[in-house]
Amino acid sequence: MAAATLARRIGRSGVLPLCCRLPAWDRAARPPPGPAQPPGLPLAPCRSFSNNKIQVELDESSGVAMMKFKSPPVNSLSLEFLTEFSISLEKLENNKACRGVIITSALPKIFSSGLDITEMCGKSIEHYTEFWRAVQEMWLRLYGSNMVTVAAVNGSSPAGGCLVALSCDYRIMAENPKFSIGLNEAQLGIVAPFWFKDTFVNVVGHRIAERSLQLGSLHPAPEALKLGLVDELVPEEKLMEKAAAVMAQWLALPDHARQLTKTMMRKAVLDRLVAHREEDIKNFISFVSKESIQKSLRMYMEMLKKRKS
Ligand SMILES: CCCCCCCCCCC/C=C/C(=O)SCCNC(=O)CCNC(=O)[C@H](O)C(C)(C)COP(=O)(O)OP(=O)(O)OC[C@H]1O[C@@H](n2cnc3c(N)ncnc32)[C@H](O)[C@@H]1OP(=O)(O)O
Repeated sequence: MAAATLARRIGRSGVLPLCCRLPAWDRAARPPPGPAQPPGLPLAPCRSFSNNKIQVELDESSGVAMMKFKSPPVNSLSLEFLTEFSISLEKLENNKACRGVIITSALPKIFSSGLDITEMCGKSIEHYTEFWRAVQEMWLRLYGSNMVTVAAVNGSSPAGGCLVALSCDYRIMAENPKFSIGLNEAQLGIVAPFWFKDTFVNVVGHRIAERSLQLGSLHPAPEALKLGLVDELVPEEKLMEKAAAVMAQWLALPDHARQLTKTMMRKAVLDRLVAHREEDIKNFISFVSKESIQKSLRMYMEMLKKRKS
């Protein structure tokens, strides 16, 4: 689907209507590009594209796309960012030449600061609905992607930023102990929804997830490795090289076998949100509309600003 058409269908709702396409985790495995492809079949025109928030470059010879978050100061996941993120994933997913994507940040020291807190403060019910649907959509696309997804975590990655990394197939983090990662929602006085929790449990197991979620822990990179929250640490200057090597290793397998295995591992968790999407939106709205929650979020934002001065 052309980007303009997709953007029109998303409209202001930030939602990619599920009726527009089969979810990635239900699609048949794609044949690998190259010799198996009928000669003369044009590849989707998607070599490189970028928007205000995200830059994507696809190397058609390897089938690997590089997606860089570039939304200063901290790559917070605003409604606009999430919409652009979903559009970018959709474009790659629909491009037969693309088999894998490496996700990283173009900003120094920050992968993503998580959901944009200002989107959850003092807004209308309509806005909360639109925002939360966009968060769901992003996760459904990323966690359910048929592509190989590798997170090259080159900076701190709290909460929603951690969810992005957790939703990938493999996480490599820069070995800087000043960079931390985790679902720290409890520290903000808020609660990670069930599908954040499920994604976390699927990566680190129940006990580690429970302790980390209750404490709202942000784990420095070396600790994140010990917990299995990331798969590898490498010196920052080697991060992209390593990500490319890991990607090549994963792409060496036949797509159909890997994709069906991924679907088998993730389907139950994806289906759970799909079955309860509207209820999840209602829960989000009633939760963030509470005066006590609004107060906690405002205090947290003030704390961030004070820490700076
Ligand atoms: C019954 C159950 C029902 C459940 C229903 C659901 C309930 C709700 C679920 C919501 C889930 C939420 C997920 C989230 O992702 S919340 C966001 C969590 N993020 C954080 O805690 C990170 C906060 N930020 C930081 O720690 C630091 O900014 C960071 C380490 C990322 C960078 O530090 P640095 O020193 O480099 O930069 P600054 O702190 O000076 O920040 C620069 C400016 O950016 C603003 N900022 C930072 N993070 C955010 C953010 N996440 N959203 C919006 N704005 C952010 C910061 O305030 C600075 O702004 P100013 O320059 O204007 O001061």
